[in-house]
Amino acid sequence: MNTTTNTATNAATNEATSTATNTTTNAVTNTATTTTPKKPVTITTIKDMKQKGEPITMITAYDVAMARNVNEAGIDMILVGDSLGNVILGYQSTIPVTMEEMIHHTKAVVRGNSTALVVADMPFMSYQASLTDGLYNAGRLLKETGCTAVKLEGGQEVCELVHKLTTAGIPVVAHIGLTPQSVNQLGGFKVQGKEVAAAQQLLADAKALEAAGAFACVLECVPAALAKKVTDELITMATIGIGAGNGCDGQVLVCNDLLGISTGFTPKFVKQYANLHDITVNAVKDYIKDVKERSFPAPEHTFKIDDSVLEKLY
Ligand SMILES: Nc1nc(=O)c2c([nH]1)NC[C@@H]1CN(c3ccc(C(=O)N[C@@H](CCC(=O)O)C(=O)O)cc3)CN21
Ligand SMILES: CC(C)C(=O)C(=O)O
Ligand SMILES: [Mg+2]
Repeated sequence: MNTTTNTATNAATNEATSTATNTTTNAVTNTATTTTPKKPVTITTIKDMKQKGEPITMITAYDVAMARNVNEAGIDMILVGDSLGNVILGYQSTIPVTMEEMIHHTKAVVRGNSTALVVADMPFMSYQASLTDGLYNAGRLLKETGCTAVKLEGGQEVCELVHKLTTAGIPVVAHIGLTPQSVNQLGGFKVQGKEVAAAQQLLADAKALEAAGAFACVLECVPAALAKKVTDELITMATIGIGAGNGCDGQVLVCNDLLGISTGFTPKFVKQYANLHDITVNAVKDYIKDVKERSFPAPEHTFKIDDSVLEKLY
């Protein structure tokens, strides 16, 4: 059993503190070693990390359990990505994701968070139609969920909004390169910035977003050398790569991809650090077997009643 000391105000209370000894075959115990609790990460922390050249770590999470786990591991930033549409809700793309869905999941993540900086994706069409929409919806994300920053896709075309948000007090993470909300316009999930004009546009977009006030920027699916060039040209805005090589200031991955929770999504940039799919299927198979064999529940999972009470019953 882990003895995490969690001092932050919204620290997760651990529900799983049962001390019952579990002697059933195949039962598992928690062996993960907890890193020393960190200071809460702010946007100043992220800016300092860029200046010091200290790699910034970001991962997605969509619920309280994953938020607690990634905090325990010592992550710097959590992204409540609109990839929740794909990996949690079963949509074919991020396009159908709504503000209500983003708020619902971001609230859960914030409840499980202790020290990471929580960023919520602005879903498709929550900011594209007008500046007013963008300001109103970003405000909703901060006010209703308690997240610290919002992320939105786009380059120069979103800079006016980025400026308005940051001056209104809403920290912004930008997102350029492959922008999944524009998959229909892009004609598929393809590496971006491979031609001279597109590479120049990417660099210009990054500089404009930095000038507009974004404190970080996701670079998705761009050649490593271009991502490195963009990173080196920026002064304050940290680059967070996904499929953008190791020259970025930080990295982000979708938690389900990294943990191997679902099968079938295998772009080149994913490194699978665990196979929770196989672990889950095997665990559930063991459970089914135990129930069929009546070996679960065992005596230690079972409540007792005094014989005297039973006698009176008969
Ligand atoms: N589970 C999951 N992980 C993600 O990283 C992710 C989502 N979902 N949903 C939203 C977007 C969509 N993303 C995607 C989806 C597909 C590719 C893809 O097929 N990439 C090809 C590029 C091929 C090429 O142009 O050379 C690859 O092989 O990596 C990349 C990013 C990233 N995001
Ligand atoms: C892949 C990351 C950067 C993202 O935008 C998401 O998870 O929605
Ligand atoms: Mg996203």
